[in-house]
Amino acid sequence: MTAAADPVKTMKQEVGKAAAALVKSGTIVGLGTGSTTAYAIQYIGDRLKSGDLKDIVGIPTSFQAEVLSKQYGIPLTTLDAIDHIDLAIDGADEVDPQKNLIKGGGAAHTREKVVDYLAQQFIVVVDSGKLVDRLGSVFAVPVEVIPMAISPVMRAIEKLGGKPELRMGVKKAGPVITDQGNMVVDVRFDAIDNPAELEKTLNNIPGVLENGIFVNCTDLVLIGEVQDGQPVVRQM
Ligand SMILES: O=C[C@H](O)[C@H](O)[C@H](O)COP(=O)(O)O
Repeated sequence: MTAAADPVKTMKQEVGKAAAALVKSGTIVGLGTGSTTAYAIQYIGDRLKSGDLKDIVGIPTSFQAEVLSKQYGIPLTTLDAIDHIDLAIDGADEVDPQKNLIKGGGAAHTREKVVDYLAQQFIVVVDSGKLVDRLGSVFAVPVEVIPMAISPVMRAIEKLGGKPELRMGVKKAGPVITDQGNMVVDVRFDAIDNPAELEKTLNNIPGVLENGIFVNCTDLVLIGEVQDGQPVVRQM
């Protein structure tokens, strides 16, 4: 396959396929959210259909992941019915050199954090455009907030030096509503020097459910790149 037509799509497909190839029969798999993980879900479904993979059960991280998994024939369960997750596959909006992440571009970071942190192995799938030297360079930090606390949370974030913006729907009037019925505030910071500290500070604001900074949880990053016109997947 060449990467000529749509290089970003091709890179996403290739990393999705590479991640799906790492799933072993008889395991419990966390299924992430977003356009990159969607390819991993599709290829896991293909492997099940061909008989190459057997006896897996998925834990979806969002309504999107649940719908796609059903579409591709992946049996699902819930966290109440299992006591561990072998492997989770998920996308990211930014990845720094320490494999820390910003996630939540699809407003799914709360459930993703639960599932991804529980997994014995957490694999991140991204195209090379997601790599940054420092978190927050390109992407704002998504913060899920319960609706009645939106105003005080935004004020508290401003006091921390952040620039909060309520995420608005596309093809829907009003704010984005998460799978939990909450809202998302996207916060720009001039510089995120200590992601671990900022993750905790944001989560300590009353009314915040979870933010999209993921620290010290990634085992492997699969990066889709185009080299000499050909898509390749490298590991970090
Ligand atoms: O809330 C969404 C998730 O964190 C996604 O995994 C993240 O936004 C990356 O999505 P995509 O692969 O579509 O860029």
